[in-house]
Amino acid sequence: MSVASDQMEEESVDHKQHVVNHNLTAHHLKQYFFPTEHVPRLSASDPLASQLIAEEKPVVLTDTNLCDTALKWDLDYLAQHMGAERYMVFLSNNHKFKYYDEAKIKQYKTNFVPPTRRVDLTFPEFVKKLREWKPGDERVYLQQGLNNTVGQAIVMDFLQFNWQWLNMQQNNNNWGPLTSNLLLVGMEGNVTPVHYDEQQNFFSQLVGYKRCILFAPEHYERLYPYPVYHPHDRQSQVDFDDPDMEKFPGLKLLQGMEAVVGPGDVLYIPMYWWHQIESLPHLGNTVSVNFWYKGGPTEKIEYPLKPRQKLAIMRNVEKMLLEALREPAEVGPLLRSLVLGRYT
Ligand SMILES: O=C(O)C(=O)[C@H]1CC[C@@H](C(=O)O)C1
Ligand SMILES: [Zn+2]
Repeated sequence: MSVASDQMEEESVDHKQHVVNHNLTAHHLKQYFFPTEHVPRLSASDPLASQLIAEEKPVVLTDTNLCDTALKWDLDYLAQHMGAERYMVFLSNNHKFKYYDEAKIKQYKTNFVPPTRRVDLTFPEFVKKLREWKPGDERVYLQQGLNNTVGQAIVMDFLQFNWQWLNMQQNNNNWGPLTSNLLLVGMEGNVTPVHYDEQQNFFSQLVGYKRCILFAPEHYERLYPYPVYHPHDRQSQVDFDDPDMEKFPGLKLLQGMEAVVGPGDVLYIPMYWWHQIESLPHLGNTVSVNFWYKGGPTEKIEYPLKPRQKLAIMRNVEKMLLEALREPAEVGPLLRSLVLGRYT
């Protein structure tokens, strides 16, 4: 290798090392229009970590050993062991992979153009598509719930996850059952735009580096989610790459938290917290597995209500009104009549 390319190699390693120091300095990461603070990075044995989880606040846990047996889940290993099954792969003409609920497209009268398309590929087919990608091609993102179709080696790795720690978290925080583990294999540069989920989430980073930007549920009025009946329910209407400040004036007040997670890191994404997840450019493809848990039962309702409880109430009001009015176009006008000049 020539001196120059040695130098390049050196720099690229330095660059990677620099970013992977979880150094969020602006010149490495795209600057957005909102300020952010760091999500705390703590040892799982730190009492503050347990406190943050109990308070439903984000935290990056650096030493859970949650998925140590999956740190080797690179493309070749997965292609070899994920069996011959076909897996869900999303294709996008840009770097965004905005989620949409297929079930809601039918009832949503207006013509909805999905921003991505879904194909089912075997893992080797997915890897081939990813490795042959060139600018102008559709980007790919494999997003598949881990199920019993995976190969034996993957099952063995999965069974050796730190379930003792997970079960302790689930019990200590009175969460509901584990509902699914989504395997995420993405290209560098892929972005999952800002949205919230109605489940608690331990997001385990296995390969590569992801920038995770989070906003508390109380930023609801600044992130303008789609109507509940919309296929993009739970997603923000705001395009972070081109924010419309006139249409969404609340954006001026938006402030978030962020963390770069790397192999072995586990980010706790509390239920109802907004999050945008970016596979960092130039740092290679990424592999993550998430652990989605149903929220626990609400024993005693305490006042004042938490922001996430008010969010749940707003969602129920939208659903009830749509049920009663039948016509989505009538929900807004009725709410306006109810509020304008009376509650404002
Ligand atoms: O785990 C979650 O809650 C998600 O939103 C996942 C869906 C896409 C994934 C990503 O890493 O881009 C994150
Ligand atoms: Zn999510």
